[in-house]
Amino acid sequence: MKLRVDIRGTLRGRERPFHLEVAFATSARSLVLSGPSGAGKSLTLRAVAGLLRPEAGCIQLGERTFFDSATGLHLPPQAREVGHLFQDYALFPHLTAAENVAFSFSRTWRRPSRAALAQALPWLDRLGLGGFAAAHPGQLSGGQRQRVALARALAAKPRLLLLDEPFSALDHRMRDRLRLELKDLAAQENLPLVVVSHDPGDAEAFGEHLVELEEGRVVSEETYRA
Ligand SMILES: Nc1ncnc2c1ncn2[C@@H]1O[C@H](COP(=O)(O)OP(=O)(O)OP(=O)(O)O)[C@@H](O)[C@H]1O
Repeated sequence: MKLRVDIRGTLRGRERPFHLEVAFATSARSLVLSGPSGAGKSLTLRAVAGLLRPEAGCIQLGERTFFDSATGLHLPPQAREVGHLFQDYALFPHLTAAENVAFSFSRTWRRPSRAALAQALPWLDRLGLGGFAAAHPGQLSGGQRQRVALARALAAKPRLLLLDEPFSALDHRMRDRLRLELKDLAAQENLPLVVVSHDPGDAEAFGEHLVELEEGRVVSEETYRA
């Protein structure tokens, strides 16, 4: 991937303002954003996804420009074709595993069609969840829920996948397993990853390029494999 992020902005909350001024560029297939709590990792991810509009700067993936304050360009999230996997999985609790994945193919808020469900099943199979298509999130373990969320993110065929502390709610063994599975799937799909994490295991697995943030700024950047 060729990802270039160079963004600035100030968020004014109830307490002191938070200044974000983050710049990095990489050609690695996976990048890990690390740093202490409140460093600006999630905000950076949200800016890449298009959920937060920086005040200035630019964001580019390959030949595509997502954001450029000089020209006023700010592509909406859906036009960026960027997948997002959250820490809490963000599954719909009232939908089955298959319906949750099928939502990737749906453009409406209606329950997914039969055709969308049929498209979802191979993704559940790939994630080892073929037998759980009719289960609701509440009937699944944490690792299984995370797999459903991963299947849903991959099924949308994103050009880039953003993961925010993706395995933090899982135990060590499940974390190691899912890391390997994600690495394999990302390689098969030729899908670049940006992983926000302060877990050294994630840095080891996905840190071809490592960017460390502190108080809204890059304090170190290292490339292990470009
Ligand atoms: N909508 C907002 N308005 C104002 N301030 C915000 C907003 N969202 C986040 N912040 C502030 O920006 C700072 C960075 O937040 P961010 O969520 O990016 O941190 P993080 O590095 O992801 O931390 P963590 O590891 O705890 O998730 C925090 O101080 C937070 O309070």
